[in-house]
Amino acid sequence: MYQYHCLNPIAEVGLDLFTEDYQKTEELNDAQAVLVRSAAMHDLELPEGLEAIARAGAGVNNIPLEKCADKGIVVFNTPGANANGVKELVFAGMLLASRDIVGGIDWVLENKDNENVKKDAEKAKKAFAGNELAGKKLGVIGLGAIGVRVANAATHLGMEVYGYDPFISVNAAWNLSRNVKHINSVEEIYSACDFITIHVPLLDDTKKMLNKEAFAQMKDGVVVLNFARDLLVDEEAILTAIEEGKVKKYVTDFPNTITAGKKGCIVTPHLGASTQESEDNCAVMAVKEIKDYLENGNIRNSVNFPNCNMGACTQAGRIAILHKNKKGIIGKFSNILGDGDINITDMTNKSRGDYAYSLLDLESNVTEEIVGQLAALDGVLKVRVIK
Ligand SMILES: NC(=O)C1=CN([C@@H]2O[C@H](COP(=O)(O)OP(=O)(O)OC[C@H]3O[C@@H](n4cnc5c(N)ncnc54)[C@H](O)[C@@H]3O)[C@@H](O)[C@H]2O)C=CC1
Ligand SMILES: O=C(O)CCC(=O)C(=O)O
Repeated sequence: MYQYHCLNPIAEVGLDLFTEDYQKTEELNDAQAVLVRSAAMHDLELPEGLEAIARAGAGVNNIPLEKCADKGIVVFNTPGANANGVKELVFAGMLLASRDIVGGIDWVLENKDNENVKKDAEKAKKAFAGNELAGKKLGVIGLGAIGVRVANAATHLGMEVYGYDPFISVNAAWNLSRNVKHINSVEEIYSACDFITIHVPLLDDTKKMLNKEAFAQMKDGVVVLNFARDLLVDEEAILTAIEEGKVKKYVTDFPNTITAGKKGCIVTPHLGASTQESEDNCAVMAVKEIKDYLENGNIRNSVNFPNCNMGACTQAGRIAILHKNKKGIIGKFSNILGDGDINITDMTNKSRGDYAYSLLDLESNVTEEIVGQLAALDGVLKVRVIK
């Protein structure tokens, strides 16, 4: 019986995929698997028995990836599963920044008891007039699951779209409309675009990527949209840029004490992925990833270990070894198993940076003694007996 713990509410349609071999626990300490959305995990004590964490979403900056890897805990995310939800909200953000929709709605609310509301609205509306998106230049920084969808959809609204991503994946490049202009230098986006939207992960080298120097290169009256993470933008600097008239609006999905209620800031409470569809997609993908890992040892969409797929085990035994990416270590596994009179019938070894994963199908079952010998090897982080 496996136990799983949810650090945030996870859609039932996903949790329903857990069979009778799984039980939900309210105690993190009892869990072999954790499902999480945005809960901060950096300061959590991770239980010894924890095997896997699935982030039902894209961003994993709330999870200590290296600490998990060192403990042999595989962390997954659900790439693309909430991308459409975010894409749609980005367009809402562009429209809110271009037209005073909120001001107009507020006016109607203030005039709800005015019997001349119908007639007065025709006079009042000029205060809420705005601009159209068609014909404007949109710069998309980061052409992953969300950025590609935003870029492609914007071309259908008649926008001229510039895309920048020095690390674009082959898959994303295939999906990108050929009407999107591929830009090699982000400075060209800064200087050319009326709207700039950022869709990159929060990493050490993307932190405060949009800063004073970047704003200085932008067009006067630019709209900046941030549905990725607040720390990607130097928000003190953007408030100054708003004061100076450089930035017209800053649309962000990440409320904090810097931007909440500030002039020129349109702030939503991290709503990008808060749609039934995105929540369902993420939960289903996250649960499938956890089950395949716990039951078969297969790794799909991990962010700290390599992917590895050997299907379901048809041999007598299967073990998974999570280890450091070290010279000669695989030979040592083979020696220990050979000395224990166990034949390896199939095996996959994959590495990702400093970490590696070996999945071995065996002609007979391993003993506790052999598992102990493997686990004691220098560089081995964890040994799991799957079958
Ligand atoms: N507001 C919300 O509710 C949500 C926010 N997000 C945020 O959006 C981010 C992006 O999500 P996805 O598109 O699904 O991720 P993704 O991993 O599919 O795409 C990220 C893209 O950024 C690119 N990139 C990385 N560093 C870059 C750089 N320095 N310059 C330009 N491009 C760079 C990568 O090559 C990749 O193509 C997530 O990391 C997360 O922080 C994601 C989902 C929901
Ligand atoms: O789960 C959520 O609502 C947050 C989604 C998000 O920020 C992400 O997937 O990176």
